[in-house]
Order: sequence, then C-alpha cells, then structure tokens
Amino acid sequence: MRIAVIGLGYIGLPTAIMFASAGHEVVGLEIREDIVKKLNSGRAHIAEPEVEERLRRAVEEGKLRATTNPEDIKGADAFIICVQTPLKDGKVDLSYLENAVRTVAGVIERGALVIIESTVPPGTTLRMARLIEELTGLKVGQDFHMAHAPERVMPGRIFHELVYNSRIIGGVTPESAKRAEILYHSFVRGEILLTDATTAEMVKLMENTFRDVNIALANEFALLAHQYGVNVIEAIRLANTHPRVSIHWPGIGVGGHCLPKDPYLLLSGAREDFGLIRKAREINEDMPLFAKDLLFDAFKEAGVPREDAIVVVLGLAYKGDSDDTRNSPALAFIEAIEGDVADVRTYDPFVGGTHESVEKAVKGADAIVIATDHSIFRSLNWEQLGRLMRTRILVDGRHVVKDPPKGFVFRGIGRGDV
Ligand SMILES: NC(=O)c1ccc[n+]([C@@H]2O[C@H](COP(=O)([O-])OP(=O)(O)OC[C@H]3O[C@@H](n4cnc5c(N)ncnc54)[C@H](O)[C@@H]3O)[C@@H](O)[C@H]2O)c1
Ligand SMILES: CC(=O)N[C@@H]1[C@@H](OP(=O)(O)OP(=O)(O)OC[C@H]2O[C@@H](n3ccc(=O)[nH]c3=O)[C@H](O)[C@@H]2O)O[C@H](CO)[C@@H](O)[C@@H]1O
Repeated sequence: MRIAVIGLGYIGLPTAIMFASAGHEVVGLEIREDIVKKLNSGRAHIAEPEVEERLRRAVEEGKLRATTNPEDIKGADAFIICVQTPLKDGKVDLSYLENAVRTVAGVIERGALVIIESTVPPGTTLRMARLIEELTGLKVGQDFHMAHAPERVMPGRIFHELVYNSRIIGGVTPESAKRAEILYHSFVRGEILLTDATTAEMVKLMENTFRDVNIALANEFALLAHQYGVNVIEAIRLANTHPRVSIHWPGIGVGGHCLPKDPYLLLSGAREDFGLIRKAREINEDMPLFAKDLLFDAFKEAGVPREDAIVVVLGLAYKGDSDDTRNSPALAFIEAIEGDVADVRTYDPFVGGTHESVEKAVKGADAIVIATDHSIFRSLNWEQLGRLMRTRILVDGRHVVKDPPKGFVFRGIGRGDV
C-alpha cells in the first residue's frame, strides 16, 4: 500500500518506520523542513532506542521518505495523522489536527482510509470525518473510510510496544474499523480490538487519566509521609506486596506530551466537572513547588542564604533516559526557583545546551536537585561530587538515591524519614 504518515514526531516517525519495514511504500509529511532534511539523510531527530538504525534501513531500502509537500501524498491508500494535540493557555489546541485533516482533504482520493492516531477529545474523529465530507463532497463509509487508532506506546520502548501492545481501533463505520485492522496487522502482533471512534477516543484518555490520578495518589502519600516521618518509597514497596495493591511512584512532577494534558482533553467536552480528575492534576502540578520547599528547607539547615545559592538541576527531560522536555517538571521547578537563587545550572546528557559534564556543573555549587531519573544518575558517586561543591545539599526528586550520602544535607520527595 501507499501510506502517508502526517507528522513525524515521537509517534509518527516510529509508526512510519514500522509500516515501511512491513513492506509498504511510506511517505511522511512534516511541516518542519529541518526534520525532513535530517530524516531523508537517515538521521533521527528524536532519542529512542533503535530509531536511528531502523530509520536508516527504511530510507536506504527506498521504503520511506519525508517531504514537506502535500502533493507527494496525493492519492495515498491510507493517511495516518500523528500530529501533536497540546493545550494552549489551558485549552485543547486542535489546530494542528485540523490543519492536517484539511491537508488530507486536499489530496484524498476515493477508497482511501484516514486514521487519526493523535490523542483527541471524544467526538473529534466524527467531527473530522464531517469536515472531510464538507471539503471534498465524499461520503464517509462509502467513498472513504475513517478510524481512530490511538497510540499506547511508552517512549523508551516504542519499537517493542508498537508490535506487541494490544490496540484499540474505533471506526467511524464498522467497515472503516475493519480496514484499519487489516492495515495495522501488517506489523502488530498484539490483539486488535474494534469499537466505534468515540469509544476509542475515550479509552485512550481513560488510560492516561488512570495513570495521572494514580500518580497523584502516590504524590499525596509522599506528602503524608513527610507528616509522619516515614520513607514513602519503602512504604509503597511494602504496600505493593498486597495482591491487589499497585501504588505508583511519587516525584517532582508529571511531565511529557501526554499525562499533563490528556485528563483535560477528557474533561474538555463534558457538561459537568466531577472533581477527582482535576484535583489529581492540581496535586501533580504542585509537586515542583513541594520540591522547592524541600530545597529551601535544606538551605536553612545548611545555613546558605538562598539569594547566594548556586543550584544544579540534574535532568531536564520529563522522564528517565529520554530527551523530551515537553511539560517537564524540571523546567517548572527551575522557573519556580530562578528568581530566588543566585544561579541555576543544568546537566542532562540527553538534552542539548546543558553543562558538558556533571563534574563541571556541580563545581562550586551549593545544591544538587535530581529532577529526572536518568539511569546514569543512579551510579553517580555523590561523596566524590560533594568534594567539588561549596555546600553539600542534595534534593532527590525522583528517588534515585537510596541512602543519604555522607556529609550532605539531604532531602527527598516522600523521604519523611530524613
Ligand atoms: N509522545 C508520546 O509518548 C505519545 C504516546 C501516545 C500518543 N501520543 C499522541 O500522539 C500525538 C503526537 O504526539 P508526538 O509526541 O509524536 O508529537 P510531536 O510533536 O513529537 O510530533 C508531531 C509532529 O507533527 C508535525 N506537524 C504538526 N502539524 C502538521 C501538519 N499539519 N502537517 C504535517 N506535520 C505536522 C510537527 O511538526 C511535529 O513534528 C499527540 O496527540 C499525542 O498526545 C503521544
Ligand atoms: C497509561 C500509560 O501508561 N500511558 C503512557 C504514558 O507515557 P509517558 O511517556 O507519558 O510516561 P509515564 O511513565 O507515564 O510518565 C509520565 C510522567 O509521570 C511521571 N511518573 C510516572 C510514573 C510514576 O509512577 N510516577 C511518576 O511521577 C514520570 O516521571 C513522567 O514525568 O503516556 C503515553 C502517551 O499517551 C502512553 O502512550 C503511554 O502508554
């Protein structure tokens, strides 16, 4: 088949690669010229295990190319839309999606299948089908087919999960769902479950809201542990030995392109607001401020005037071993302290523009704050790093450090025991 993937980001690029390696002829349409250039030369613009080798192979075999020109996807058999669906000023911004749908409407031919992979508020796929009908005069279910195939992959494990995760496909019509199922069977080994488009949209949003609310509960447990002098990490480990309990992990916050906005996408079309989901968001959004309180408390104990303090933030990415800084709590934390301290330095081996090494970053500093759980941070020798510092304060926002290192004023989220 000739497949057009629209939007070549964290989701679109791996999806395009998988369809190409399954033997389809794939053209990726992307509005960013720099991304297109890079991809066509076989280099990936995202950090994800295996992406670079797999991309190079697909490009060399002539199965995948990127373009900025919508004419290059004219007459494709399937259009797979993977553009971002962010929040803008607290509101769902569907402008990227709508632009992509308009582009598809300009090049679609009879018989084609249009799939929205982007996460969207319930009812959006049906609305987009109507938009294509209006713009083209074609009839959905008759002249073209349309489905929502939400993406469930976990960054860091994308190429494994694309193949082995089960998948929900919601058709605007039953025939649309069946056609999309056949298409995804070209590389998916997990189960494919068919439903209607609006149910599929809600399922995706429920999954991420479930995770967000559970993390909020873990964060509230962490706040409580500070009240009771308990190490919440130890307490969660013990609680999770119960056969029906599986508590998530607390931390400096919840970032990424998905969890901070998907609960709001779920609420966006509702006539009533029920409270729990929004409250969970508030708890998670406030966690960087709690980390700030821990840091300022440590300044007091160490006798460091905060206006003189040099703070090093370890990790800018929203989660470990990723280069993605979208909605990262590390950035929210930096914003929260910036005006109060003398200097904020950063070190993140996955993100450009930070200090070249952890040693250089911590030299002469007063405090280290761990904001991301990159694997390499687990093997750092804190006592050795401490010798380079002016004052030894360590704040662990991601339970990376098990035992407080000697000679440090130590604080940790959920570490009510120290
Ligand atoms: N990142 C994840 O882990 C993840 C997982 C599951 C679902 N999702 C959902 O998938 C969607 C995409 O997320 P992402 O992280 O890949 O976003 P992204 O920002 O990495 O990628 C989107 C790409 O689309 C391009 N684009 C925007 N408008 C376009 C247009 N009209 N034509 C062509 N290209 C266009 C952008 O330039 C960008 O490169 C979102 O709805 C997200 O919620 C993301
Ligand atoms: C339901 C689900 O599993 N959805 C996944 C999720 O993937 P994600 O990349 O957003 O990753 P998460 O691991 O959820 O992390 C998000 C943030 O929460 C912090 N966190 C995490 C666990 C915890 O116990 N305590 C925490 O504090 C973490 O540090 C980070 O900042 O959404 C994707 C897009 O829709 C899905 O495709 C993907 O399946």
